[in-house]
This record gives sequence, structure tokens and C-alpha cells, in this order.
Amino acid sequence: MAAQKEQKQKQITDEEIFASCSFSSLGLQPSLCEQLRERLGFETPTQVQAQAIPVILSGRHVLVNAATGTGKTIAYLAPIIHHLQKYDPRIQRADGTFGKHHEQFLDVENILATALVLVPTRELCMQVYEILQKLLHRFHWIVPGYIMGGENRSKEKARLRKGISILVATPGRLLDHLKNTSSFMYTNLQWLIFDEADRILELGFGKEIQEILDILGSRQNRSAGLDGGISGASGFQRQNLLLSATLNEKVNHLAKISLENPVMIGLTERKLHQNLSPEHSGSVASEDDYEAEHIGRVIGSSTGDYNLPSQLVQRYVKVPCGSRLAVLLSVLKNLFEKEASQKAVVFFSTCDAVDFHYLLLKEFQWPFSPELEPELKRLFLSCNTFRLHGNMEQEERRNTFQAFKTEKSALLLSTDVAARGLDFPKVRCIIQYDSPGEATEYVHRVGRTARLGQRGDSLLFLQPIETDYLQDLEKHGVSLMEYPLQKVLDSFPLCCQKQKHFSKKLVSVETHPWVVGLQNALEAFVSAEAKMKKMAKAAFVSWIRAYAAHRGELKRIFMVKKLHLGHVAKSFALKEQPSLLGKSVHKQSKKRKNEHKHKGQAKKRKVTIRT
Ligand SMILES: Nc1ncnc2c1ncn2[C@@H]1O[C@H](COP(=O)(O)OP(=O)(O)OP(=O)(O)O)[C@@H](O)[C@H]1O
Repeated sequence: MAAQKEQKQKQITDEEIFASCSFSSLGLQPSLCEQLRERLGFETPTQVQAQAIPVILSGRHVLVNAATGTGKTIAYLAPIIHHLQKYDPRIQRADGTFGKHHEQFLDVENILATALVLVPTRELCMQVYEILQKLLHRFHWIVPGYIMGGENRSKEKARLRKGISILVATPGRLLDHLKNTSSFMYTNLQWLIFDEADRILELGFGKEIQEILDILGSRQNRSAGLDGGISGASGFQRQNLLLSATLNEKVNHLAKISLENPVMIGLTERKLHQNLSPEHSGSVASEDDYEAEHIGRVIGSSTGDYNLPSQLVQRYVKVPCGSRLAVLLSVLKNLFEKEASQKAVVFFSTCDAVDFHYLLLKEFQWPFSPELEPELKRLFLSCNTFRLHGNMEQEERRNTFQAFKTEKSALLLSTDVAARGLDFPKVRCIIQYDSPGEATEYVHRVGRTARLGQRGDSLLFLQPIETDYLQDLEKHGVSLMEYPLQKVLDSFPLCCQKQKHFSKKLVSVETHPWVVGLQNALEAFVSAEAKMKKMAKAAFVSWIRAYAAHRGELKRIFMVKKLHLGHVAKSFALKEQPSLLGKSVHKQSKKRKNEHKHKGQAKKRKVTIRT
């Protein structure tokens, strides 16, 4: 019976996810449809692909808003490849947007076109490039390429010089090449795509985007007589596409400055009205408009309901600050002991926090006793653990990304660098140990699981003082159930007789014998290891800084002055609060408050934290 129910649920999900048509019925070339089937195993388009592909094929500017993991990448790549592969004569490398010989083609009747995909992170850049490689297997004359931070500039220059038909790029490095690489030509640019549009702006790339649009737009005007990318004398059109699972004022702004009379896909009437009324979409905002819209406003405050995968089971757990670490480790132990073969991601707010927890999980033995015989020592958590953040060497970052993708059972500790767009197969659980801040980030983080109708669980850690955040999520139509923490803690074996007689009903999280025992062991472990202690202190300091950087409405929920710094220290297994640094954080927060008072309506400055 239960199996039948599950089967029925799966069927409903499949119908919700996939369309009842074929790729070829959407107007895509048969050879491309074959490629989708043979190389990627895609038989049927997803709902968003069925809606978006015909519109994108028609040449209109489009804004796509659809839940995480619903196939937005193919929705924009397939129509571009469809157009590029049918040019006759075939396009060549040197015809690419960036080919040095391309200018000779400006006179030909069929202007040879190329595409630029802008993404917020290096990992997403690699991911889109890899999909392109698979899709273009049969169309070897269309050359994909990527440029991104952390890579060798001269090698990138050489690749650009040879010509790239579809380029995937992160904004900073793109702008660098646009300004400094003379062979970098973009007059034939026909498609400009912003994947995870809002995140690009959230990462502080607003100015770069403006500049990129200016450079691309002005070049178009000069060489081809185009106005903002719309039909020009040469006969080709610039088509701009924006994609994101969440909408906010940043997408609204980007839509305004980059889309002309766009078709909205996946937007309800309410969202359309609230965020992106088409009459506002065509104008190009000035720098002043940008400032006015983005500084001092509460980000995400006007967003409507978010589309979350319906099969995603979302929970929260309320944990007093001092017990957070012990509870995190207990939740992970429970998860991997229940089902050894699975993948999970834990999100942290800073690189230092990722590093500390990574080393801790790699080395913390249980039961913890320095005198224990080596053969009796076991890791507390015996799963394959990876880390990912923006301060890692590019090589390690790349290796982690690839390894976590292919592993069948593994744990990834990450900052928000993994929150957007990344498609790690078979991730079953997302834990948000440090709160995500804006509701949009919550949606993208949990979106790394429950992709394309798959099962998925998410767990949000909140301190008792932070539970108003649940209401903030509710405002966006996101509601969470409580995690059965007591039951999980009770399921662990206790060490001594005295502990076994505790009254289960009366015990709080921080006095639960399992938590107390584990916390003591963690503190003993960290204090015994100089390196761990140093990392714990660094993580403590950066965690408080990140906490203090919450903006807008969220500052009311995540208030530094409400934190008990001694308890925060315990959450990094530090017996004592690193006092001097702690005081300075409080002072900083007080100082900021005073400054704010004096400035009155002064503009709020965005605090960028490296992820
Ligand atoms: N038509 C299809 N049939 C089967 N699988 C598909 C199809 N289209 C996409 N997929 C798969 O679905 C998963 C999600 O796709 P994709 O990463 O493009 O989603 P997304 O909507 O961009 O997600 P996010 O919002 O998180 O970036 C990928 O594993 C992809 O390979």
C-alpha cells in the first residue's frame, strides 16, 4: 500500500516536472534532439523547457523564473545551439564572437552569431561548459569555451584569440578581458544570457555588469549600428535572456537594463505585478537609478511566493547556541548511520568556519580519549568529507567540485559558493547550519537537493533568539516542520550508568547527557590540538563578523548584541571566549549603531563577505 502511494506520488511529480511533448515538437533540429537523448539521456523536455524553448527560438528577450533543478540550463542552451548549428556555410572558430578574423563576416548576408553566458561562480561556469561540451559533441565546429577568475589569463587570451562560439564567463574576468585583451572581439554577439541573474548582482558585480552591458552595447552601436542589441542594419538581433529560481529587486533591475519587451516565463500574475511589470522592462537605468534602487532597500522584501520543489521535506531545528556544534555532529552521525550511502551538503557563513569544521570532522575521534589504544580509535563520523569555498586554491576547488559530483556517498561542507546552480547528482540532504540570510538564499541552498522530482530533505539550524526567521520565510510561502531532535539525541548510546538514569522528559538540549558528553569531548579535543584551537578562534571571529553583516530586516532577527559570545565560543568547541576579539566585535556593533543614528537616513553600505 505504502509502495503504491509512493509510486503514485512519483507519477504526479513526473507529470509536474516533464511536459507531454517531445524536444522536436518544440522546433529543435532532429540532430540536436538526438544529441540530447544520446549524450545527456534526455527523452522528454521538462515543463520549463517546453515553455521556454519555443519562445527563445523565436528571438524574443525572455525572463525565466522556475524552481531549482527544473532544467533551466538546457532551456537556454538548446535554442542557441539549434541556431548556431544550422548556419550555412558552417560557422568556424574564427567566426566566434571573439575570433580575430570575424570582422570580415560583418559584410556577409548571414552574420555569424555567438553567445555569452554570464554566471556568478567558477563552479557554475565549469558546469555549464561541461554540459556544452556534451551537447556540442556532434557539432564540433561550434566551439565552447570559458573564462573565469583563478584561471591563467594568458591561456585564456590564447583561447579567445583562436575564437570561441559560445563563451561561459564569470563577470570580473570577463570585464578584465573586455578591457585588456585586444583580440577579444564581440561585435557578433547575438545572445547574452544571465544565469542566476540576481546572484551576480548580489555578489557585488553590479558595476561590472553595467560596464559589461555598456561595452557590449557601445561596440554593437559602433560596428553594426545596433541599438542596445535590437535589430540593426546588419540584420542580426541581440537576444538577452535572464534566468533565476528566485526573483527580487536585483533581477528586476537587471531585467530593466538588459531586456527589451521580454516574455516572462514561470511568473504568476501576482509576481509579475509585484516585481516585473513589462512596461518597466525596456528602459535602461542610469547609474543613479541603480544606486537609488539598491542602496538602503531591504533586499527581497517585495518578493512573492517562491517555487520550491513540492517533494522537498523542509525542517528546522531550534538549538541553543552553545550546543550547536554537538547537535550538528549528532544530526550528521544520525544521517550517515541511518543510510551510509548518501550525499549531504552543510552550508556555513564563512570560509574559516568551513575550514574549522572540515578539519574537526576529519580528525575528531569517538569516544574521545588521548589514552585510547590506536586500534580502538574511530572517527566520530566515518564519511568521505569535502570542503568548498572561495579562499581555496583553484586546483583544489576544481578537484572538490568534480569529486563530490561523482561520489556516491559523501559530505560537502561549503559556503554559499555552492548555493547557486550547482547540480551535484543525488544529494539527499541540505543542512543550513549558519542561517542563509535572505529568503532567496534559503531557496537556492535547499535547491541543491530534490532536483527534477527526486526526494530531498533540508534542515535549517536556528537559535531560540532567531526563530522569527521562520515568519520571514512564511512571508514567501515557505513553511518548515520541526525536526525531532530529542528523539535523535535519545537514540545515541550513553556512556555511564549515571547518564542512563536521566529523565528524558525534563531534559533540555544543552543538558542532554549525550550533548554534554559530546561537547566536553569536543572541547578537550580542540584544546589539546594547537592547530585546531587556532582555527576555532579564527572561525569564531569570522562567524561573528558574518553575523553582524546581516542587512535590512534581517538585522532585527540576527542581532549581534543578543548573542552570548561565550556560547558562540562553545559552538566552536572553545572552552573560553577569545575575549579581546569578542569585545571588539561588540564595540564595533555599538559604534556602527551610533554612527547610524547620527547619519539618520544615510545610505546603507553593502558588506561583502568572501564566500
Ligand atoms: N529534459 C530533461 N530530462 C531529464 N533530465 C533533465 C532534463 N533537463 C535537465 N535535466 C537534468 O535536471 C537537472 C537540473 O537541471 P538544471 O541544473 O539545468 O536545473 P536549473 O533549473 O538550472 O537549477 P538551478 O535553479 O538550481 O540552477 C540536471 O541534472 C539536468 O541534467
